[in-house]
Amino acid sequence: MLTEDKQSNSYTYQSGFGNHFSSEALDGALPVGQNTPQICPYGLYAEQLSGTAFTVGRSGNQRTWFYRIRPSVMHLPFEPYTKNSHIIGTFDSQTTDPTPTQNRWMPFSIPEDSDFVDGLRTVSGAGDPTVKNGIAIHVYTASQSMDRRAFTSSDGDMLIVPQQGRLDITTEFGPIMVAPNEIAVIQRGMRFSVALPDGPSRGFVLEVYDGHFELPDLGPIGANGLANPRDFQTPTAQFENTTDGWTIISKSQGTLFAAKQGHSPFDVVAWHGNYAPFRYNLANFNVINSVSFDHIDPSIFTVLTCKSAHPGTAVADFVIFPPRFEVQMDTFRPPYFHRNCMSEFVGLLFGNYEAKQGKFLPGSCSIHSTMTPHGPDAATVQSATTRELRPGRIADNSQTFMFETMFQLRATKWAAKHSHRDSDYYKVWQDIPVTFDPDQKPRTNTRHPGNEHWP
Ligand SMILES: O=C(O)Cc1cc(O)ccc1O
Ligand SMILES: [Fe+2]
Repeated sequence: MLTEDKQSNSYTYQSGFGNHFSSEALDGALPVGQNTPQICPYGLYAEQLSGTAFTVGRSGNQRTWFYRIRPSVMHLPFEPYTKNSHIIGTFDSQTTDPTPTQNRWMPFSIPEDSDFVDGLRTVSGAGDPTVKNGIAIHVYTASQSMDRRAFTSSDGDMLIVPQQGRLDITTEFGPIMVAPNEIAVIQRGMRFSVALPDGPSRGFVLEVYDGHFELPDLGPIGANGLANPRDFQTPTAQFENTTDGWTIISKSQGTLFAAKQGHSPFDVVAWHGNYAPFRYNLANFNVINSVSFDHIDPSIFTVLTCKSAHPGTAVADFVIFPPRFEVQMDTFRPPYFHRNCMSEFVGLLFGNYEAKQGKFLPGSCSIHSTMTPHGPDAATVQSATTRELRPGRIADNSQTFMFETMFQLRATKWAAKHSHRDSDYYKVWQDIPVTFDPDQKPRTNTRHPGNEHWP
């Protein structure tokens, strides 16, 4: 008989992306050679968590077997949870204010009395989780640890990007710690509880209603580079055997529900499988870029992608703009002006973003929805067109991220009406000078000195 036991978390991880992991907090807790013996070791219960349909082909099939003290089904019925009305699931004219204008926000303030669940606010998204089509983008603003409360989303996988404060996340698979410049992915249906050792914390969450995050293909880059699989870390089993009162808060079909139960949901003594949460340190990203000329599309900075059914077109890409050398000659080096058939949600974690010189502070975010024109602000254009180009560092002590999606992003009504929305954002482009001069002599191509006949 196991005794009542609540441990404090100790953090150990298994390395690799998408592996078939196995982990035991007690020796021999995993059944040998089968998943569902008549009686499991230590009198545990076997419970499967399926992240893909049973019938998905072997290469894409994801599931985990838990060996737990009580099956998850031992809870009272779910009731509506009304303490947070700012989580949006379906993005329609009732819930959002669509606009083709550029949108950005100063950092959202952090209330004093909220934990991760009550401080979650949906900023943007598209689609509907009931038909598994779309994404949601949330900001969490929390100052309290979750107290015997666990959260789970039946609507999608959550990629968590801390911007301020470390998160100590207890999951059914074991504890995961993430700080700014690290990310965690917690997939559909997994239960987790967030403690805040640093106090007030803020960050962004990308929730995908279909598919799972995977590493992008590397093509001609070869077998190595970008985010390397060995740098992803999945927790190891750690359990609590308690009979205290817990609340499970479930986001299901875009709506919050709460259910009480008389035990900790983190009572998994052992598990094995390939449907498991993970963390990744963005400092491990191996940056690949042009070493000759021109600004390369930011897809070279893709950390993780969630593919759609259209080859090469993502439900969502998680992209970063990491510290690196910039060496491209005769090149307008900042992000170029453009209009994109994909939508872009950009957030600054710390430092400065290379496309904006003013007012885009750590914690700020922007939405440039499908085909919305955007690019470097006037001050950035001025310096990029006049500076002498030498090899140098860029984005040192900075980290910017982008959620890029095939969906047309729209701001929620909460975000659109928020006092931190920068209604003057459009002004950052109004002073871009017109330098057109039809009488100007075409410049010699400095990349091909002596070859003036070259284009
Ligand atoms: O618009 C943005 O800020 C993101 C971005 C960066 C870049 O280097 C090229 C294209 C792009 O959309
Ligand atoms: Fe862009």
